[in-house]
Amino acid sequence: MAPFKAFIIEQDENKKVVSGLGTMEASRLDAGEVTLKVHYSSINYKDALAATGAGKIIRRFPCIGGIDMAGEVVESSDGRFKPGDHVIATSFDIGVSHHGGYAEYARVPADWVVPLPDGLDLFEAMALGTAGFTAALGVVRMEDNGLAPHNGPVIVTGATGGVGALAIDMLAQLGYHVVALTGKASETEYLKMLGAAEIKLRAEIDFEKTRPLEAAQWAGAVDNVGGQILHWVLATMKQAGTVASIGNAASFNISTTVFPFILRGVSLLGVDSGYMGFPTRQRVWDRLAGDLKPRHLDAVTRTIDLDELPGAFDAFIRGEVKGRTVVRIGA
Ligand SMILES: CCC(=O)SCCNC(=O)CCNC(=O)[C@H](O)C(C)(C)COP(=O)(O)OP(=O)(O)OC[C@H]1O[C@@H](n2cnc3c(N)ncnc32)[C@H](O)[C@@H]1OP(=O)(O)O
Ligand SMILES: NC(=O)c1ccc[n+]([C@@H]2O[C@H](COP(=O)([O-])OP(=O)(O)OC[C@H]3O[C@@H](n4cnc5c(N)ncnc54)[C@H](O)[C@@H]3O)[C@@H](O)[C@H]2O)c1
Repeated sequence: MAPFKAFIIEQDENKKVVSGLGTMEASRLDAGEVTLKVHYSSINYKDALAATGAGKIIRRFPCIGGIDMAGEVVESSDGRFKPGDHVIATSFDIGVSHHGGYAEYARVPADWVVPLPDGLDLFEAMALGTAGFTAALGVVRMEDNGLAPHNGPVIVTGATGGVGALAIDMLAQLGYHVVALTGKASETEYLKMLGAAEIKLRAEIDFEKTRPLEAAQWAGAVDNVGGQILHWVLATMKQAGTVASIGNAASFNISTTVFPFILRGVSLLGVDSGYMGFPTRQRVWDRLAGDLKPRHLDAVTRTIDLDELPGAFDAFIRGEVKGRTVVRIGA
């Protein structure tokens, strides 16, 4: 295999993260049974933290970025996969301590690879990517803990982001009354188009003044932001409500009380897309290709080429990005 183009994240002599497009020798691919020609990758918040150094994501330098990839198998020493198969590889150490999807080629352990489910093409798989997988995993975790549409409304925080937008779309089509919490008044129509029945603006709520318990409103919650907003979400949950804790876009701290848990039986469910193993991983992807497949995937997705990638990350860190970004590589 000839040297190939890749987005490489390194540390300089002062341990500062530096990243950019470069060329990688095929001999430097990491170990694994399955080699892919990458057709598409995507940008998640975590990719932006990794590429800019804003978060402590990369665990082995240099590392090709990109926690998501979808493409075609070109070599496989594992009986589950053969050349020509269309596959998805996300999560585990990909784009963290194992070269990731922002490259023309990638090699990964077969245990990290999911066959592309019927009902999705490679582009759609990356329009979903880790964001869609995580939103769906959050829904599955809440359903497994008793959430159903007749229990009451479900609130989604960080609503205009990748996980948020896809969670709204999925929950709405399952019949939930979805409430979108956003700081962006200008995106009200967009959020309604995705299926939000109500929009709540962050400016309307004084999160700093949240009491240990507030009037109970939500049967379920998908929280992408953490911090004071998660404290408020917990305090406003209905009896036996379920909260999927997904993100830290606002803060990784939470300061809260035990009252939602001991007086309302609220469950705070951890959602870790990274190391969720099989068969749940396959079950979630199969649902993403079926009843959870968002109806507005095209409307929430923009596509950029690999050459545009270096300039794309800062907007994620500033919280200015809407929906999903697919990176076209070898398609
Ligand atoms: C798609 C998924 C997502 O988007 S999740 C959101 C993106 N992730 C983040 O923002 C987390 C970034 N990580 C950090 O900020 C730091 O590693 C945190 C968690 C604060 C800990 O920092 P610090 O106190 O400096 O310690 P450290 O990095 O040496 O780690 C301490 C022990 O924890 C472990 N750890 C770290 N990161 C992970 C991880 N992602 N998954 C599982 N374990 C993790 C480290 O290996 C370390 O353990 P050990 O001491 O080596 O045994
Ligand atoms: N647990 C997991 O396995 C997992 C998987 C994927 C994403 N995540 C996390 O979920 C979060 C969302 O990921 P994404 O890919 O959708 O990111 P994104 O950048 O597409 O969306 C982030 C959203 O949060 C909002 N936001 C940013 N800063 C904020 C602030 N200070 N207060 C309130 N809202 C703010 C943004 O406006 C945007 O709507 C991130 O924290 C990410 O790390 C976790």
